Order: sequence, then structure tokens, then C-alpha cells
Amino acid sequence: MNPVVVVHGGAGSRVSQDREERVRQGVARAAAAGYRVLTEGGSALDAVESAVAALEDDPEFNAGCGSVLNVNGEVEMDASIMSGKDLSSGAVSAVRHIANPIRLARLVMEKTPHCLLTGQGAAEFAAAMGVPAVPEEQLVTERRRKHLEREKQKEAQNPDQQKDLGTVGAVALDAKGDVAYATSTGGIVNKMVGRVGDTPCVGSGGYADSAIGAASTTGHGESILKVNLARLVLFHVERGRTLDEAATAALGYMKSKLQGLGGVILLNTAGDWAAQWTSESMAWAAAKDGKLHVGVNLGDTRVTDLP
Ligand SMILES: CC(C)C[C@H](NC(=O)C[C@H](N)C(=O)O)C(=O)O
Repeated sequence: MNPVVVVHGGAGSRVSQDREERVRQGVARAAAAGYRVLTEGGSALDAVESAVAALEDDPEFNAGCGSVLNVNGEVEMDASIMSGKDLSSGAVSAVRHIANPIRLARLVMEKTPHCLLTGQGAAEFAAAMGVPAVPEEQLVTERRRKHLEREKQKEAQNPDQQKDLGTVGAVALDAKGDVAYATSTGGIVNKMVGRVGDTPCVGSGGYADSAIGAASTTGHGESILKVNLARLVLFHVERGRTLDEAATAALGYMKSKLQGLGGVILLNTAGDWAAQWTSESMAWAAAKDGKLHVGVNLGDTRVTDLP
């Protein structure tokens, strides 16, 4: 089986020119990191964790450092991970002071009998696992502080305005034919304290089953939750649709039912992959057969050779 990895860096409004190159390089680096894990014989699970951790460390994206701020100006993050080999999954929600929520989600999967830990319990588990608590200043960027201020001013006038992208995710297929997904986010700017989105919820923020494929989602969390977007797209794949048809059908359903916008990356065990979105743009990158495909705004895909 030839390994494949696809990543996304969120779906939202058009990426401004001054950020575009940084966003492009961020998703390209993450896809290359995940692909390297796979070509060195690593599992799909290791690949999606590495790719997402790289994006969490990149301040351009809405996950880990660079997460959007809640109404109190704090970072509260959600993340989940799943192995398609045996459907094992782990997630954390509303966690604070953690550099890499995706790594904590993997620990929940592997070291507890549970699927999802939240808030204080997740913090106590992190401490017990030796995951260091990082100071708030390490996660909050100046850009996100201004973003929250702008949002608070704008809210009264135009609450439906599309927002900045940046949630991150990855799907991978390894040499053994197993798939996995990982998704991580700071959520939605100006959200209520304690708000949990789609990202830590298996079936909404992502899904992986080596009998079908894997998907990771981004977009309006409340809409994604209501349609179980990741499982919905794989349901269409199970029923024999192509990956592109499945993505169009699932995203189209969410848009027509709820006016919810978002994006999805997916792959199957044959090594086909797709990236689609109904928002203005979605940053994504795919690595397969030594080639790296990268896109940010519609119709600007570039293909290069991987090292
Ligand atoms: C404006 C939106 C579409 C931007 C998008 N947000 C998410 O994906 C948030 C995540 N699904 C949640 O609800 O917690 C992004 O960050 O790329």
C-alpha cells in the first residue's frame, strides 16, 4: 500500500495575501512531516498525530499556540484522534494550558478506558501523565487578541459574518492499509466559556474505519455536530459514492439544512483522497507518491516534489 496523508488548516473566509504564504507553508510542512512518518514505516495514527502537532505549534492556525480566544479572552481547546484499525479513539475538550491537545487526546485513547476527558479532569490527567502545563501567554498571540476585540465590536452589527480559518486536521493511510484521523481547534472566537464544538466528538470532527476510510472536518461546529459530518461523508463512501461525490453530498446537506459552512478532507483504503469546502477557502495539503499538492484559495493548487 502506498502511504497517503492529507491535512487541512481550517475553512473560513478568503486568506489575506500577507498570510497566504505562511499558511501555505504551514500545511505543506505538516503534510511532509506526516508523510515522512509513513515512509519510515510509521502507522497512520503516528502520522496524523505528528502532522496535527506541527500545526498546533504553528501560530498561524487556530489550534494550540494561536488558538482563538473565548469571551473571557482565554484559550480553551478541543481535539480528537481515532485509529481505523480497531475504532479506538481519544479526545479532550475545553482544555487549557496545554501545548499539544492532540497528544493528550492520544493519551486518553491509550491510557484510559474512556473516549473523552474534559476541563479539570483532563488537566489532572495531563499532570498525571507528565504533560507540562504551559502559561497562557505561550498560547495567546497578538493577532488573536485583536481578533477578539474586533469580533466584540462587530457582533452587535453583524453576527453572521464569516470568520477567520485555522482549525487543523489530518487523515492518513499507512503501508499496512490502516487509516486514522486527528483534528484540533481553539473553537470559535468569542465563544461562551465551556462551549464544546464538533472537533472532540467522534463522528463530527472526524472518523476513521479501515473498512471505509478516514475524514477530518472544519467549519461551523454547531452545524457539523447536528449532521455528524465526518460519519455522514463516510456513509456516502460506504454506499459506493466517489470521495468527491461523498464530500459534495455531505457538505451540501449541511448547507441546505442549516446554512452551515465548512470543509472536509478524506481518503479511502485504495489511496484516493479529496479536499472540499463550502466556505470561501480552506487551506489543505496532500502527500502521495512523492508529490505534495497544496491549496489555500479556490483554484490555486500547486504541486511539487517531496524531498
Ligand atoms: C469560521 C469558521 C468556519 C472557522 C473554522 N472553525 C472551526 O473549524 C471551528 C470548529 N469546527 C468548532 O466549531 O469548534 C476554522 O478555525 O478554520
